[in-house]
Amino acid sequence: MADDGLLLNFSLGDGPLTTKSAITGGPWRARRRAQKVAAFSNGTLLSTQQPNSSENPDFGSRPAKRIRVDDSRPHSSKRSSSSANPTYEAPKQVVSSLFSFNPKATSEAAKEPAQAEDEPVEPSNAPLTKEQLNFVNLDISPSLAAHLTQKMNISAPTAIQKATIPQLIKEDADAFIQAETGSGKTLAYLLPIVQRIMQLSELKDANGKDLLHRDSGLFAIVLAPTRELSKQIAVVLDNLLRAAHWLVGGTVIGGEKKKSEKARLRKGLNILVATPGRLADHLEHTEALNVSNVRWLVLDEGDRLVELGFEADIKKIVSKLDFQMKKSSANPIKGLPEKRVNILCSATMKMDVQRLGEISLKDAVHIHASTTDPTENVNATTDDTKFLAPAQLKQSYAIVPAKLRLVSLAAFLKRSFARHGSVMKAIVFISCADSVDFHYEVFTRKEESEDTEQKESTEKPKTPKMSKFQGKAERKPPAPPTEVTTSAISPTVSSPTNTVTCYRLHGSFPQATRTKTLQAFTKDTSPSFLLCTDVASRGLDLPDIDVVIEYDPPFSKDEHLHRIGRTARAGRNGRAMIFLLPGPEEGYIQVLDKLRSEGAAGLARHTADELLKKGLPMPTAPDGKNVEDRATEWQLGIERWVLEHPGMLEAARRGYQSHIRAYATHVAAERYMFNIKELHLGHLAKAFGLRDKPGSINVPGLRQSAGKVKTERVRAGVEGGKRKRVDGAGRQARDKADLDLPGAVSADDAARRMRMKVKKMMGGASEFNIA
Ligand SMILES: Nc1ncnc2c1ncn2[C@@H]1O[C@H](COP(=O)(O)OP(=O)(O)OP(=O)(O)O)[C@@H](O)[C@H]1O
Repeated sequence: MADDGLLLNFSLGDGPLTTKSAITGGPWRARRRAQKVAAFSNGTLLSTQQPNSSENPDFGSRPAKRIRVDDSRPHSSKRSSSSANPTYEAPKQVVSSLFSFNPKATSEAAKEPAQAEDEPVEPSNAPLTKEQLNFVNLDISPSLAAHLTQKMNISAPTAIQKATIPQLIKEDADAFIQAETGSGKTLAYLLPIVQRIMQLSELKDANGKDLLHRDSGLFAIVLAPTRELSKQIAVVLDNLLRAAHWLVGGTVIGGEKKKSEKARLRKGLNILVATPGRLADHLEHTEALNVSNVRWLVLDEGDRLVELGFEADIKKIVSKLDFQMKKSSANPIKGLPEKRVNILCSATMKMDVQRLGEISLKDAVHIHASTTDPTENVNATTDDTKFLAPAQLKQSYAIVPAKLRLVSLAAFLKRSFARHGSVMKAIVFISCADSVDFHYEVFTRKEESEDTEQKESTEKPKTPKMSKFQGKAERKPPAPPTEVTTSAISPTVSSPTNTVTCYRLHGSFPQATRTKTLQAFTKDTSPSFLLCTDVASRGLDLPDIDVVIEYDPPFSKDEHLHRIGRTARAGRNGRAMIFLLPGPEEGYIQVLDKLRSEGAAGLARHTADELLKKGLPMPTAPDGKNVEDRATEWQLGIERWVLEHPGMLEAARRGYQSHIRAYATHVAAERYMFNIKELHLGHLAKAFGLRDKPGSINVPGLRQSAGKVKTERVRAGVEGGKRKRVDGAGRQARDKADLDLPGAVSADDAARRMRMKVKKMMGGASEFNIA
């Protein structure tokens, strides 16, 4: 319990607080310690030297507590100088020009002229036309096909559905399904399973009665790594099962009392969507869960299942299913496959996935969008089918010097949302939770000149459209400190004719907040953008995202493909833009180039100059100023605002530190492009509105200073020549930053804690019901 402000009314007298006693016995260390205790209590030590933790375990060994900032809007907080906050030393301020000493792009690729963005390109993940093929051609029953068209607005299959559905309907071989993001993998495996279970329903018993009911048995299990994904799959399944009302699907994914899950299992389910941890738990403790009839086991997002440490749970589940099936094999249900069909889905075919394949698949066929021979054996295949971006996705990169990053992002967003309807939804990926929080505050801050701006406008300002979500700052009084605000109108990005809402999402929020935020962003029909960490990069089917902005480059190229895969789904158009620093990061242009599909449009190039010219002028600047003046004016506004609000100053410093720490966790193979030694920390500080010298930025508590990042890197063996297992450790550190875990002692310890935390937060407790 916080005891701030609690006054105890004891009279202490005028003497010292401790009585001086002769310290005689014990070893010299103990005596020295006791002397220091006495001196410290009397205040003498404080004025001379701070006790050193290595010398004195009683003082300084406990790290300073991370100071929690009030989550209410910082611009509503009382204005005061940062020196009013005793936590901070007066910063050594550096007010450098935005446009001086910026490094220039060096690589030839970055100097090439920008290519046209709007060449028409054939989508690679689009449904075929009805004339080419329909679901009936793929052996889907006319009634199910009609349901798809009439109720789900899906009339023709995608390429991966075309390759998968006939295989899973006709054959009982295991399968490995590999296809790019947004290509319809969920329906590719659900449709044949539902179709085959529906066929069982045609069976009648001796009295001519339907043989199949909800309690006839559990026939299929789909495992997904997170609750969000499980719920998403369950929604698609429910929609499909409306065509067969006698079949029942359900979920066991945690987040509710086990008792209610048990009750649901007791009532009977025919298809179950589950997270591995929760299912393993029920298999052990819930008698009502009978898995002897399970004939389809799907592992969706295979690489993520392994990354999140579910391998052991999956092993347990597979052996339990094998055991139960053998036990009941004497009396199988007619029409069911004799053996269980295992299906593994993944966009990549990394070692992780192969290991999962070894646990779950036997002689599986490898199905991918270009499969012409569905009998191709996954164990024998040499085809290294690549994980590529959808062809129709228009990709670009912007080479932006560190100092200009923040103002360039603001300009790009402003430009993107300039006209109502040009862009309706965007996602901005940021490397860590603290940085998301800082940028959220920047983009939702009320700009000083907003009033003038509105008065000057000749157009009638549009009344801000409020979403139903609770977080709109203008609508409600400031939220109490415990209530996290995750959405607000963005005055920075809005224009008098187009009101834009900013959302934020990361793993440090309580699950209920994450759920509400994602739901609100999904349902918001007005222009909006989401600032988030990679928590939103996998599998989530957020409808109609127009633009994905990778403000911080991804930690691995696979993550990049998952991030940009949130747009350009199922044949729709989409754009993706990544910010890169001049210098080694330009090497990423080649990576982007290699990840483009055949036939994709060229990579478009932007520069900071161009982004600023197009995104500015800020309507606030008086005429006669050039773009540099306007950018500088905006940047100085941010810097002043940061300085004047202690809460903001802390948010900026925290964001900056966490950003650097996260930067050190790029996968080892890509670290030659994202080398922390090449970062200009002073320039980077400006992108966080900071005027402090990098060395003096040190938020007490959890987050570390830049210097410590280096130490951590050395410890992790990242420094030249001494590369150890940094991939995993790095990723764990980053996830740790995202999940806001306390500082880890060792990589192993971090890994263990991260797995526990991730399971708790994602596998067990999260629920993004975006239906
Ligand atoms: N045949 C189809 N016609 C039109 N839309 C489709 C079709 N199949 C799937 N979709 C839609 O495409 C979107 C993406 O589908 P899905 O989420 O299954 O993709 P995915 O391949 O699993 O993507 P990711 O790898 O990112 O998880 C969904 O909105 C889904 O409704």
